[in-house]
Amino acid sequence: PPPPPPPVPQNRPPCRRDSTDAKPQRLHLGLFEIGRPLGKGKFGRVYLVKHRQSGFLCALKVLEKAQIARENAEVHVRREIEVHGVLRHPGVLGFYNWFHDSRRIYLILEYAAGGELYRSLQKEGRFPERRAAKYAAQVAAALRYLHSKNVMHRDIKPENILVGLYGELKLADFGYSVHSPSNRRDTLCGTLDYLPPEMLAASKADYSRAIDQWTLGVLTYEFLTGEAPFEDSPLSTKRRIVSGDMKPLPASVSREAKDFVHSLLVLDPSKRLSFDDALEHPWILKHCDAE
Ligand SMILES: CCc1cccc(CC)c1NC(=O)n1cc2c(c1)/C(=N\C(=O)c1ccc(N3CCN(C)CC3)cc1)N=N2
Repeated sequence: PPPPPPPVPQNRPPCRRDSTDAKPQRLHLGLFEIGRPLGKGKFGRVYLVKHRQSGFLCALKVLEKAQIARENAEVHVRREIEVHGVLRHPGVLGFYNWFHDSRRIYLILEYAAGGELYRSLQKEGRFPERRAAKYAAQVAAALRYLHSKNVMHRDIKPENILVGLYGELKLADFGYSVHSPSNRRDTLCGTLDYLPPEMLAASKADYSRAIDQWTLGVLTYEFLTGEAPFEDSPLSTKRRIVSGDMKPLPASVSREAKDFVHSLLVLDPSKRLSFDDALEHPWILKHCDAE
């Protein structure tokens, strides 16, 4: 089971949509003191900001409307707001509110003080099994929550996972997410590494939920080795994925860890480990019980 969520800061985010203040105030940039830039993406940058009135720290994601239009990404941004906006879970980056002006869209998000997970993975190469197991449990719990809300993330990778103040993981960037059942055949973009075989195959059956189970397997493999299991030249990556021929895990990896990953990277989507079973797997219990 994932670690207990961190204590909720006394001063709850003031700009959250449903905060109990009497009259919901119009949100605008002047309400925030802009701090250091935290990162940048295709449509804009994210800044550490302080809500002047409450002193509450948030992350302000600033998206340029012109850039969104140039990339034809209105749907992507709309999904990020619609889907992310209804989620509330310790393993999902908080989405407090949003507003826009003539040139930009502003998303008021939870500040994840630990930064981007992929940078830690890059810096450390790979994670010790105890840490990999804790992370896998947190992602499994967050994905189980998403699926309980009929949401599939569909773009889980270290680049889209942030680290909170207490070292806990937070799924972020819901631009590719959908409420399932979805029109499955929409764009297959982004890296092939994380796509499960059924998304590359021509099958019509809709295993939308099992996609995130496969991705949890890829993610855990990457925590343990620092590489994606099917990483290769693009052509053979596709061939490797559809034949389920993943690169072997190093001998140093424990039998339980191998069993956990192999139970998720199963070609037949109906046979993949469910998130409930993943959270009860011996490898997870071994590392997550003893705090
Ligand atoms: C616009 C940027 C973007 C594009 C696409 C996808 C995503 C989600 C990952 C994002 N980021 C995003 O939405 N983000 C929402 C966020 C957010 C990013 C964030 N924190 C950080 O990015 C961050 C980075 C480095 C950091 N330090 C690095 C150095 N260390 C020594 C101390 C800690 C501490 C925090 N908090 N909420």
